Amino acid sequence: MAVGVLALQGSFNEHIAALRRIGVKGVEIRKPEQLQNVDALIIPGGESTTMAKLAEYHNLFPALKEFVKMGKPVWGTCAGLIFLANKAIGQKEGGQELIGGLDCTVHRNFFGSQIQSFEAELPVPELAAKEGGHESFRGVFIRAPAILEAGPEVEVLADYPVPAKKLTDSKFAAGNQQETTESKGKVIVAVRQGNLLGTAFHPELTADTRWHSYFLKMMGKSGQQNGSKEEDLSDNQQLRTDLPIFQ
Ligand SMILES: NC(=O)CC[C@H](N)C(=O)O
Repeated sequence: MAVGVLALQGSFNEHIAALRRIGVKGVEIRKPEQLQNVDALIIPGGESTTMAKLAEYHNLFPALKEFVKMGKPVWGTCAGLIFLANKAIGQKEGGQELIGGLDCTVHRNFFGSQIQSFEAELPVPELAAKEGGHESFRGVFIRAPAILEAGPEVEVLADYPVPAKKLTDSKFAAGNQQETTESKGKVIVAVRQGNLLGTAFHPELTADTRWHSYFLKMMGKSGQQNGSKEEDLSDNQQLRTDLPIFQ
């Protein structure tokens, strides 16, 4: 079993390292034909506009869209979540191409710019139930997007409280003034829709591999392959938001 990691830009190395810690091989994907050799795909965080330009340059969009249509498991983190959304707002002029498939509207920079990046403890009951351990998860939000609306097929795994005004302004920008559950002052930050998983934060920048294990279970396999053990991490590997890729 091999998990592809889109390796055009952003935190692909960190995803590959997290997969390695649970004994799974991560394969760098840069060309359309490489998708044929993997059973699932992770689209990392980074900068979605740049990633879209590179994906277009390498003619990856048709193969990526096909991969999603075939029902193979795909997980988008942060910029990857934007890529997977059917609709994104707050894009640069002219917009950017998306893979789509995830029935939701994502605000590209909902939480603001780089200096508004933050960490928060998020309750994720589904993760606790499936992966055990703590009820909550440390979410690392870097210039993070948020999901403003999600379709009926979408299961919300985590949300985050925000001031109602911020939400109203964003929805107005999206051309949508309808009353929805989010208008009570919450945005969605983790979702699942069938074989698609989306997180607005970066599990690959923490030592916690539960999201990676959760994703692997979506492939019908356990994260522990060949009896391999999770590696210990030294303190300075626990969290790496200092990476130049996010600047
Ligand atoms: N850390 C991230 O992946 C940030 C994503 C960024 N908001 C974008 O538009 O691409």
